[in-house]
Amino acid sequence: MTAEIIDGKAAAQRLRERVALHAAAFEQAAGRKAGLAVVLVGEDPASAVYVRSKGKATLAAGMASFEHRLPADTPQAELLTLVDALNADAAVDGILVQLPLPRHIDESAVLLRISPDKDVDGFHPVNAGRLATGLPGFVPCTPLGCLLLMEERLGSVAGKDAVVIGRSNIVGKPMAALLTRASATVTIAHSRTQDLAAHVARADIVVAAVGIPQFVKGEWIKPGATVIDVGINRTDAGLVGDVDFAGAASVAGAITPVPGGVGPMTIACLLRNTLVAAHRAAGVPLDERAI
Ligand SMILES: Nc1nc2c(c(=O)[nH]1)N[C@@H](CN(C=O)c1ccc(C(=O)N[C@@H](CCC(=O)O)C(=O)O)cc1)CN2
Repeated sequence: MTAEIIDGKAAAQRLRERVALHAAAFEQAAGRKAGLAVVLVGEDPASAVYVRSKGKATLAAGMASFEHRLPADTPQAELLTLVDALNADAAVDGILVQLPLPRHIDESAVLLRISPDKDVDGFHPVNAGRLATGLPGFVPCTPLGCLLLMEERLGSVAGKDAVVIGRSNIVGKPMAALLTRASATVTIAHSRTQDLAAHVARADIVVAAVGIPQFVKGEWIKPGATVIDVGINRTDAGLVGDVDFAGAASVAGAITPVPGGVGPMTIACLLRNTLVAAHRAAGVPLDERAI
């Protein structure tokens, strides 16, 4: 079997177009644009690229972009003061502080300071709790993007056996919560899971978010499974995912490539979350399932 290659770039483009349509309607209804503030501390080159892409994508979707670039030695208190100002700014619907932060800054103190209702990254514990308990909130962009890709291919994940490899707060845990909410049967695996191959072999859906290049072997995959590779590992051989792509693609029903799979969905879902935040803040109704 040769797997269908899931085109994350194309799916992200379609989502961005839907967001743009709704953003225009929001502007009409609310008399202002939806707004996203992105904060970058330091000069990490990859982070600078992501922040630039977020700004461009926000403007292209017809929303307002507020970019804040602070030097690497910015004191934590100064960053918290900026977050407070953005929390209080009515033109800002969504706030994102680009990670990773410089080592002298306590990441969780910063994420906790963002108002949960503007937390379009979905990293605040209040939003993690809302997701876990089925309340409306914000879902982290990468796992949301993964679920949208799965649903495009499978229609629904209900009743499917899913294995999520990785238990980070940003991907693994919210991914498992989202799949559970969507009625999949979910196993969370990690570095200490015994006989990971046996778990993967039973899975209709495999999400690899472990951060180890080509960790998931092709021979583990169940024939016809949907394989979602969240890994972005820079190696001497170039950019590779957490899955042995060639091996898995010869067995799976569908697989996301790296690059061009999950990654592009992250920024598209950020735009979607910002649009949702704007509607909630302005009290403009929105069918959130339609975007
Ligand atoms: N506050 C946040 N910080 C970070 C997040 C996040 O969601 N919120 N995620 C990552 C970085 N990131 C967005 O910020 C991001 C990473 C990768 C991609 C992407 O499209 N990747 C491409 C490959 C790009 C390359 O060649 O390097 C792909 O997979 O096709 C988009 C966004 C950490 N920080």
